[in-house]
Amino acid sequence: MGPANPTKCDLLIFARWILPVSDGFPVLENHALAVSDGVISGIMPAEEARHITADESLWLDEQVLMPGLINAHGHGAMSLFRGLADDYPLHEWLNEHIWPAEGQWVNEEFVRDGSALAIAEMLRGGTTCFSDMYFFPEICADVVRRAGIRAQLAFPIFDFPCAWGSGPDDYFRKGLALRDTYKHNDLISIGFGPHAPYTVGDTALSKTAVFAEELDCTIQIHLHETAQEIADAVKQTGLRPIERLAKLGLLGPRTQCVHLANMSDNDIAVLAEHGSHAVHCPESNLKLASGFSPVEKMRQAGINVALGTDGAASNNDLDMFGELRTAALLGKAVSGDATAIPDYYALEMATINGARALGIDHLTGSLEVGKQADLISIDLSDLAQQPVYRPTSQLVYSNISHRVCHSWIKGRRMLDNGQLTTLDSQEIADKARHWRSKISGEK
Ligand SMILES: CSC[C@H]1O[C@@H](n2cnc3c(O)ncnc32)[C@H](O)[C@@H]1O
Ligand SMILES: [Zn+2]
Repeated sequence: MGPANPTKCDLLIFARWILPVSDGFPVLENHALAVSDGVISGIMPAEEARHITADESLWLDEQVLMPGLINAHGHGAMSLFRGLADDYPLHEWLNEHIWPAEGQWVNEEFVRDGSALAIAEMLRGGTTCFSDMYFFPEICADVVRRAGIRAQLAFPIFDFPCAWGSGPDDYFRKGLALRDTYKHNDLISIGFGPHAPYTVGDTALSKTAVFAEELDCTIQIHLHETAQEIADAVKQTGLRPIERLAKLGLLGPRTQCVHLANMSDNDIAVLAEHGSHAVHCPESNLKLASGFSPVEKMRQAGINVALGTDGAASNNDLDMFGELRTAALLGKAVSGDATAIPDYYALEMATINGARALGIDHLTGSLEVGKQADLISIDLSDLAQQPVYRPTSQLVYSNISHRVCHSWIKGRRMLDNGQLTTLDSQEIADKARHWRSKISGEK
């Protein structure tokens, strides 16, 4: 027997469909969800909910209520570089375009304005939690805190100086201080963000593994993104990057491996053996022609696969519904199997699997009594969504992100009929235009 229904609550939402994204992937019709003190306090048939006294009640007649989406990998502030350098392969894109631009433009103000732009776009598309890996993570944390969104911030680690600091010792010092600042905040977590095996040496990687274990922190790293990354590593070290990370103790259940677009069967076995998480970024992998991640094979091997957009400079949007649609379609093409990545699994990748990867599945990722109320509602009443046989089909295979209506994070309303409640869209867009003028050299 489940927990008893509450007699009172702060918020009671009646919906035509509720997708809890819990075991067995039930689709509940004409149910209600109660929220008390930011936590889900009941999910019950609408009839039973009529006896509950609520401070606020909401009827979502042709809407789906589901967990907020989790964008498990991105570089928020890079939204200010959206469209700056298109149609290049990864290493040319980074070395000849993005890193020079970052060297010239990235500072605290850039990260503040770019992170706000990213967060506004993500909230409007139904994302309630995201992971960020970028310079000045303390500035991003401040924007996150003001916006009220949930986030994991993986502070950057390179072997060389960058806009944020002078080298690994400086990054560890600043990153660990940031972790200390937010250690009691249940919306913000700080993790380690060693950029990639080709930019971080053995010493800093081993140190990351030791600190992360000691402090019970997550690690996020770009890994096996291109064939060139692997060929160069084998030439230099005799090991594939995954083997090198395993040897250095960096692979484990706290580690999130981003991209994995070039994986042998043995790489998959190593990742599964260590219980590390995969973060699939299909649109970035397609745009940079990095490779095709074997998502269905990884799933069959028992690897938890989450989903991310990567930065808007290689995507070029932060639309998680679009991303999960691409993941579902591409997964079928890559495996040559139309049954691969079924709709429910695409939705799991974008919700509960993201929460597992970020180590916050006790707080969010599914609608369960006792979890924090991170919710979104999507309107399926438009003619482009008719008829609705199974709402999961519309959510995954129709172009739905602009139909996100409402969202709540820890019970706080973030989106009200498509309008942001904590951020000023006009001001954010004006600042983005201002950066465009500066970066493109307009007077
Ligand atoms: C550690 S700060 C983030 C750093 O990563 C760069 N970046 C953005 N996208 C990718 C990608 O797909 N692979 C590797 N590195 C990427 C970004 O420009 C920052 O310099
Ligand atoms: Zn990335």
